Amino acid sequence: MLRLHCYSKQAVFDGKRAIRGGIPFVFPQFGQWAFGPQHGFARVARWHVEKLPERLPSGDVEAVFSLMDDDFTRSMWHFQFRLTYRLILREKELHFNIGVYNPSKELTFSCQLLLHTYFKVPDVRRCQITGMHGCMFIDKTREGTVYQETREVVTINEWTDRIYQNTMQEHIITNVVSGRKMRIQKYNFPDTVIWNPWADYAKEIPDFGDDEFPNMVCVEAGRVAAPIVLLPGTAFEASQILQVM
Ligand SMILES: O=P(O)(O)OC[C@H]1O[C@H](O)[C@H](O)[C@@H](O)[C@@H]1O
Repeated sequence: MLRLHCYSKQAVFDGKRAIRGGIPFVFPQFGQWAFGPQHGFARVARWHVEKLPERLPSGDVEAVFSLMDDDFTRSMWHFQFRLTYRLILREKELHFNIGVYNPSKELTFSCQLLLHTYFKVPDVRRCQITGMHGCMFIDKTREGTVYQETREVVTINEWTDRIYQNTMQEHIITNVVSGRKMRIQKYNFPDTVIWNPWADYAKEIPDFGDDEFPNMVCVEAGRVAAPIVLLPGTAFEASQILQVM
């Protein structure tokens, strides 16, 4: 089995803070948040297992998780909500189906949602990422200045922290595990964040090794530039498929 995802050697699995690696689930806030931790509470909350991993007749393995408002979430965000997260594992694919539901009878909420996927790569300088050509992006390394991407493929040779907007439904990343390609397909996720802390910023992240930045890249599908607005009784659905090519 190929290990696609990257976990820092210094990742802390204490159940108190987000794990540095894997696919942190960003909700209801992307980035800094006045009311709670950066990237919201879903990546530090305890999810409920709706369905333990089970092999389906097709051979796929399915598991379902959920998260609802409770005292912990309401201490930061007073809205009622229900998230469902269905994962399906196939031989070379991983499917992520997400639903956000607003069960309230009166209150509308707005939120951001993003899958903060860490890919393990032999050398980030050799990765090319498609699907951003012509897109506008917010460059968080340059005080949020907005630029347009002119390159057919994005390469990474420095500290990179960009929110690309209205990206293509598909991204291909080259030179991932064992030099293979990875396809990301996304539905209802208009934005793609690309992140690598590079050498200087890596030193400032306590749960990330100083020498680990060449071996990771985050390519994060989400809805962050324009928040999701959910009226009472309505739902939002989005999904992502990761496929080893
Ligand atoms: O350190 P974390 O809270 O996990 O955030 C890691 C990174 O996540 C995203 O990619 C953001 O765009 C970055 O600004 C942030 O540094």
